[in-house]
Amino acid sequence: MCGVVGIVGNQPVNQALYDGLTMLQHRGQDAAGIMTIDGQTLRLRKSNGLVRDVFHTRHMRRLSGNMGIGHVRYPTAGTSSSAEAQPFYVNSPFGIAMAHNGNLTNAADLQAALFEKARRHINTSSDSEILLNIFAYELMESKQLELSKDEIFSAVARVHEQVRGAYGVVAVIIGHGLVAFRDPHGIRPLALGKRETPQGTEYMVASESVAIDGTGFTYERDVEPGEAIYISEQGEFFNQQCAANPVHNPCIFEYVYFARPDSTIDGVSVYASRINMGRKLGEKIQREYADIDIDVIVPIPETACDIALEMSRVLNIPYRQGFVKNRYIGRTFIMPGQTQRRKSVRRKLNAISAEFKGKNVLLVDDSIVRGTTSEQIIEMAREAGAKNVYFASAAPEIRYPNVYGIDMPSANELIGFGREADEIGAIIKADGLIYQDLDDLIAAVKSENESLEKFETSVFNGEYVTGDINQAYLDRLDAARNDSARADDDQDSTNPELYNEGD
Ligand SMILES: O=P(O)(O)OC[C@H]1O[C@H](OP(=O)(O)OP(=O)(O)O)[C@H](O)[C@@H]1O
Ligand SMILES: NC(=O)CC[C@H](N)C(=O)O
Ligand SMILES: [Mg+2]
Repeated sequence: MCGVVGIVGNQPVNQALYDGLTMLQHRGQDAAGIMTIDGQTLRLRKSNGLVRDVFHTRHMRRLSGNMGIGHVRYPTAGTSSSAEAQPFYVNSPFGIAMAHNGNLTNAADLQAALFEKARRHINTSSDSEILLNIFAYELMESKQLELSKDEIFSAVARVHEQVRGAYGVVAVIIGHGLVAFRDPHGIRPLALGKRETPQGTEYMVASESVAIDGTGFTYERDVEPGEAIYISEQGEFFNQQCAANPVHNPCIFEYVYFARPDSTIDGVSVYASRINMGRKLGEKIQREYADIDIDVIVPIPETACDIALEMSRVLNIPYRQGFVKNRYIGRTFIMPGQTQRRKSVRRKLNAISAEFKGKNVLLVDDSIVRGTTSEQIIEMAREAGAKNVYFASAAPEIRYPNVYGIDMPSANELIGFGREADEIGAIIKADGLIYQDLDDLIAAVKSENESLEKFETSVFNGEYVTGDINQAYLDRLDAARNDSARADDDQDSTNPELYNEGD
């Protein structure tokens, strides 16, 4: 899951873009980039690493201009090479830069078509570079020296017609302004904010509302599925629905794990939805597992803390922070390889023995994906002296790959693939394993915004909302992106970067 941010201001935007990216760091830890427009010049700095490591004072000074976009990356296509960090840039027409959160499901067909009809070369294996070139090709259709908002909107409409998958996008066009759009299913989030200044209104678009709050902008609303927004360099605001049949199917995993609790996505407070998940799961345990004797409820920091606290209230069992999180280790699930993920769990979390010794403990996590965290955490709880260790997950069994921007490409790497809860419990060596039901998870989110009719829930039930995913596609994805295929890829993925404000 990546994070994107875009600002059209009436003062330099480099610091606000940087600050916005730090608020979105939880969405991507692999690479970061900022591109600004200063008059007729595009300025770019992108590299692998966290936001604080990629941008030094000398880079920030060079990122001049009152309009720009930024990106934090968690790769779901291509390699981890810094050449695939974003934003991407293409010089024709006008000079366009783009940052993308999501994943295209027909990238190979689009790439072939681009070459065939436009002789456009794609230099990396990133689907986002393809998306940029499709947009650029469609803008090329306008033969005028200056683009009108209608031409921009009809280019986005043609992008929607060709592209399948999930995309939350921000782009800047030199001499024009900032364009933002969201896929016609609204799978990935995109929020809009503004800020009034004596010189006029400034606008910001970001993957999550938290980036808007944290930079002094005011959250206005979410970009609608299929909608495009265009803000000219002069600060004029335009919007239009560009999809023929938009529907709203936000990714439910944003609420379970990805988003920050202080964000609001599509009218749902992520925090409130997690509290509801805790309540539903607590009620399930009350109903179906009343015979289990639990002395203490312990969350797996960090995402599960709000969920476990509510379970403690429902079950009337003490909540204790039995694991201390090392704040200098990032999120383990979005690390690139299984070896790194495994090693990081023990470096990240350490048990406080007093909370475990001689007790029956219920450990709570938001989700179990590969089982990397749960298996090691249960072992640590036992080492710390726990009598019985039960485990509860606020998300149901994850059994199917994700194709929309979460890096779960291989069913075989998912501990829930082809297994029932008791088999999974045996692998992670839990004395009992309780999963949330999918209906309860959906209700936990939907009850915060009843107008959301359907969610993107494919990792739980194998139903892919874009309707273009079959077993052959999943097999190809698995072969290209499972952990061992990727390890080979990344070895020879170094590629000198183009147009980059380097070290
Ligand atoms: O079954 P797994 O493959 O281990 O994946 C699931 C775990 O990974 C995530 O935590 P992460 O450390 O990424 O971030 P957090 O601190 O936000 O909980 C998630 O919250 C689970 O704890
Ligand atoms: N997680 C994402 O949104 C990834 C965006 C894009 N597919 C990439 O791999 O760079
Ligand atoms: Mg976690």
